[in-house]
Amino acid sequence: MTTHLSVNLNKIALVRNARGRNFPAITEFGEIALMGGAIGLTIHPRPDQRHATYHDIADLKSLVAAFPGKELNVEGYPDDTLIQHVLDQRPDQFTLVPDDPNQITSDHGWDLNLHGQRLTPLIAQCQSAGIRTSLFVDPDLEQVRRAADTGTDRIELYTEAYAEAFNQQDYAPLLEQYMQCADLARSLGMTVNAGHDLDLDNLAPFVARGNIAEVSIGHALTVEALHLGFAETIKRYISILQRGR
Ligand SMILES: CC(=O)[C@@H](O)[C@H](O)COP(=O)(O)O
Ligand SMILES: NCC(=O)COP(=O)(O)O
Repeated sequence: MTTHLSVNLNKIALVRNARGRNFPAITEFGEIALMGGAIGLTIHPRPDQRHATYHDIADLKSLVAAFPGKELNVEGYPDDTLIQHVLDQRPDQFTLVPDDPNQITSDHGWDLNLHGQRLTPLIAQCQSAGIRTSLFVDPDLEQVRRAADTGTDRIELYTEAYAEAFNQQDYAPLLEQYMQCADLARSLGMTVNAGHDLDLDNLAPFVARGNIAEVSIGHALTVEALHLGFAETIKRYISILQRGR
C-alpha cells in the first residue's frame, strides 16, 4: 500500500495569526501541497484557536473541493463547538483527539476503556453524515482492539514516541510495536493513519512495511520548509512515500 501525505497547516496558521490579517493565507500553502501530490490537508482547531480557526474549515473545504480526489482532515477534541462545525462543514475525515484545551500540543492517545462507549454514538453520527472517522491512539494493542469496538473507520497512531526513539537510534523494537498495532487494526477492519513529529528523516522506516494509509505531518514539515522551501519540502515527502522507504 502506498502511504499518502496529509499536510497539517496549523503552523502556517500560527504565523498568520501573529499579525491578525490573512497573511500568509493557509489556502496558498494548501494549494501548493495539493498540487505537489499531497492527498489532503489537515487542521486542528483548538478551543483557543491559537492557530487553525473554525473558519479555516470552510475555507479549506472549498479549496479541497477544487481538487478531485483530495481530502480535508479536521482533527481535535470532540467538544460541542468542534462537533457542530464538523457536522456543518462535513470534512472528509474527522480525527478525534483527547486533548485538553490548555495542552501545548497533542501528547497522548485516547483511553478507550474509559471513553470508547461515549465516543461510539458520535462516531456513528459522523459516519451517517458522510464523514470518515479516525481515533488518535497510542501504539497499544488493547487500545486498538477497543477502537474497533467503537466502529471507527480508522485509527491514527500517535508517533511522538517513535520519533523520539528514532533520534536515539534504538527505534527498531518500538517500530515493531507500532507495526503490530497497525497490522492488528487492519485485521479488525480499520485503516491506519499516523502522525505527530514525523519528519523527512524518520518517515521512511515507518512506512516501509506498507501498512500505513496516511501520515499527517505539519510541525517538522513547516520547519523543513523554512530551510528548503514549501514546494521542495512537499516534493521530498512525496518522493519518500512513492519510494515506500
Ligand atoms: C493530533 C496531532 O498529533 C497533531 O495533529 C496536532 O494537530 C498537533 O497540534 P499542534 O500543531 O497544535 O502542535
Ligand atoms: N495528526 C498529526 C498531524 O496532523 C501533524 O502532527 P505534527 O507533524 O505537527 O507533529
